[in-house]
Amino acid sequence: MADCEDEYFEDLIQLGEEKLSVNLIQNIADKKSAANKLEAKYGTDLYVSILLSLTHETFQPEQAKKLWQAINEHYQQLNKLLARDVHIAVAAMDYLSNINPQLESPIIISQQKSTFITNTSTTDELTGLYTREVFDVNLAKELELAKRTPHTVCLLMIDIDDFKQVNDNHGHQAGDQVLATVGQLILASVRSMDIAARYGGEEIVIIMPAIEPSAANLAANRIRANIANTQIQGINVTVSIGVAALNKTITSSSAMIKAADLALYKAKHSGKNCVVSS
Ligand SMILES: Nc1nc2c(ncn2[C@@H]2O[C@H](COP(=O)(O)OP(=O)(O)OP(=O)(O)O)[C@@H](O)[C@H]2O)c(=O)[nH]1
Repeated sequence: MADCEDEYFEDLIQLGEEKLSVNLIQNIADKKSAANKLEAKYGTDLYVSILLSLTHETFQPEQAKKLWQAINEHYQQLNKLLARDVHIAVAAMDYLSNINPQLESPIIISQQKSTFITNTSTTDELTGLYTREVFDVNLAKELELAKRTPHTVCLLMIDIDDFKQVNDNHGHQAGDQVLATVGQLILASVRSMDIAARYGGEEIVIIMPAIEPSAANLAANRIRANIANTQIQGINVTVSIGVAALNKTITSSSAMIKAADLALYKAKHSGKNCVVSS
């Protein structure tokens, strides 16, 4: 995933200054120059957004700035103390729950803590994509955040076409290599705020926050074309993609997944190697 500074700005603009991905917050904590530029552009609203995204609580701008600075110091201390990279969400959880209690029920952070603290299981070994557990936590979180902003959130469900034939004709190892490369192609095609995860078997899901359905459809087609245009192990691989968006009738994680799954089913029945939006 690209992590250049320009993209931080792009992310923030697309996010309407209100919600930020955990990845972006981690980058802001790690890169002082990016943090300074963002503060110059957005002022203390930046810290309100960070705190809102991490805790689902709205703090006053000055208080948010002070808390963010304290969380950062705590983050540095924890990194030193434990001699490893602690996630910023974990440091925030510890600081706001134990050091300077500000949260009555830090549900969101505690979910992120459990995901990030068990670091070994956040990514799938074969594909490098996030695990199903990370997907579940983040879909619920992004839906809740999106309901508080004018933006929607989209879900892509991707399935490799005729994958059984790949295994049957070229062997399971070649099948694994195809899966791994498809995962890497997808990771290279998404924004840093997007969450791409292995949903199970040869099914991959992508949460796209702060994106209109038409743009998600374009992004899905770009991913589909990238894969169709890349020979993997001498094999022509294609994928079918179903796209769903949060809207007035689709409001829960399960409804999003169901809608994306149905769109994927339609894509499979429309001849595969295509994108269908719900
Ligand atoms: N090599 C490999 N194969 C896997 C893995 N996970 C699932 N599969 C295989 O993926 C295949 C999925 O087959 P099906 O569900 O019949 O679907 P398909 O052949 O892709 O057909 P369509 O979905 O209709 O395009 C099965 O043969 C599984 O064994 C994996 O981690 N590695």
